[in-house]
Amino acid sequence: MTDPRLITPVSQLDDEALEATIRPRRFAEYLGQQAVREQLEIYIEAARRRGGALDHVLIFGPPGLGKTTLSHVIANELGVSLRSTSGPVLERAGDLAALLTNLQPNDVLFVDEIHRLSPAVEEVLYPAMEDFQIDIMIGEGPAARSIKLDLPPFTLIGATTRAGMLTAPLRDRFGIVQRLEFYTVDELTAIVRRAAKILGIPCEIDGAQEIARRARGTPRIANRLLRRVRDYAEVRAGGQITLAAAQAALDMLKIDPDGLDELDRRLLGTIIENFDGGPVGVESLAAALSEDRGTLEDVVEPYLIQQGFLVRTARGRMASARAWRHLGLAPPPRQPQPADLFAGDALDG
Ligand SMILES: Nc1ncnc2c1ncn2[C@@H]1O[C@H](COP(=O)(O)OP(=O)(O)OP(=O)(O)O)[C@@H](O)[C@H]1O
Ligand SMILES: [Mg+2]
Repeated sequence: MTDPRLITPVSQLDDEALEATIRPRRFAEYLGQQAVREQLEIYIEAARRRGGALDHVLIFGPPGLGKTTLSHVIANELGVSLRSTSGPVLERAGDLAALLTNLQPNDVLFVDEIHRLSPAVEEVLYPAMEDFQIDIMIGEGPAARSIKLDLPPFTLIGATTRAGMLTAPLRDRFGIVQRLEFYTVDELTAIVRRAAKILGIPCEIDGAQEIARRARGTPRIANRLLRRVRDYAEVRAGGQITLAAAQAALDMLKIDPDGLDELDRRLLGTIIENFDGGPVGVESLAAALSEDRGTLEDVVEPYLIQQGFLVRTARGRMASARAWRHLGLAPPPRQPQPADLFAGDALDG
């Protein structure tokens, strides 16, 4: 997925270069996600004591919240190697078989975008996950025969932005399912300060907080904004990221105090102006915005929903009273109730 917006949570080229230096490697550096961390620390410790493989783990949540990072942390804490692949890359069953047969006991196989596995590859995965065995076909035509291969015990870690798109048999084979949540401002402040320290960027607490407030609850965005604010501070503010420098830089980038950018505002404005505040179906909304439906659902909407700007009802999307006020408009008298918030939600929200 490519997305030119500055505050997209989707990974961009210049993120990747830096992620290598600032990506947390151990739980001690993995900030926030307290509940997820606590549970996993127990499961990991138990697996270590038993000397066995950790149960298979499914991690889901919007882009940029730390799924890939968490997978590496788990492998590091287990003291095992991690092999990495992804749903779209594994085209043939043989590709997966080659990876599986090369694992060392208790290793982690990380499958990103696991909702995009082909059915043929998924078939191979079921017995591999359940019994640590695979059936592979040798030869072709009438001479073809299938042989069973034993695999070392291993941990599959699957990551997805769309848990709702996993097939039921696949989902059922994960013993541990963790959902990552958007980060709080305090957590993101700590993440920004840590990254600033590693990158040698002088950053005051107030400045870090301002970046955190406008980072859509997402560490990847926080780290990206930190770099853009640093550029601004170097040229305009003597190199120090102060509150004033952060505010000025982020205003210049058209990211408002709630962390919304032009697409967010356009989306809310379209629901209000073209559809009387909603409800409007996602297809109509995508068409009105000339945006891809998947991008709206995966990338734009989750934060707007979490922040209460957007309400997803069984009949479509509605702008909340907060959205009207955000755009400087008076909300109409009847507004969706918070109870509507989760109506019609799939597992992945
Ligand atoms: N808990 C955390 N503490 C500190 N930094 C974090 C944390 N989670 C993520 N990050 C930072 O955010 C960046 C993005 O995280 P990551 O690549 O793991 O997200 P992701 O959920 O895998 O995204 P995608 O859905 O695009 O694959 C990381 O490089 C890391 O620097
Ligand atoms: Mg990832």
